[in-house]
Amino acid sequence: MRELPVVPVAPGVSVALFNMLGDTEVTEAAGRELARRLPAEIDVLVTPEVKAVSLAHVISRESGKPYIVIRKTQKPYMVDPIAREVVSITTGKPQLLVLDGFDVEKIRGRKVAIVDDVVSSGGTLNSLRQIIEEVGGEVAAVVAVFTEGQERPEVTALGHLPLFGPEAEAS
Ligand SMILES: Nc1ncnc2[nH]cnc12
Repeated sequence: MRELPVVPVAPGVSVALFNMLGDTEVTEAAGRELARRLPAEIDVLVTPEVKAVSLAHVISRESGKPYIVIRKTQKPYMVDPIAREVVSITTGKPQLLVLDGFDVEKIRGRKVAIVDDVVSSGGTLNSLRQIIEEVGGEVAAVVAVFTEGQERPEVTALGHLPLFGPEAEAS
């Protein structure tokens, strides 16, 4: 059991903050369950840094499928990186998603599962999808611990979180 604190992330919007980082028990339990639900046809997992990386690690270990991390900053050692801007609900600021060109061949022509902790506005998901499709991968599944706000039937999730309105901000 975990209590999720309700925290404001934007004017008039609060979220029940789910942070798996450092929570071995939740990461392991969620990863095992999502690995069980992963379609057999999936070749490779793709996850954005940073909160979902340990989750992708567990799903990878359980399923035997490799995972690729999409970074939030471009690194000097990256070869021909592919980048997209995204506005995240939790930061409210534009941020980058960057695929190292070194990883392109692991995605091209493959069936990809996107792994994330929470799928909320769908901004990160859309940008990840664009990057994966640009390099010739097919997004065949999206797995997350939670969906949030609107219903997302295309996402395999273990639960759903509400978004909170202005009345939650004062508490
Ligand atoms: N409730 C939430 N907890 C953690 N990260 C999030 N990103 C979007 N919604 C979130």
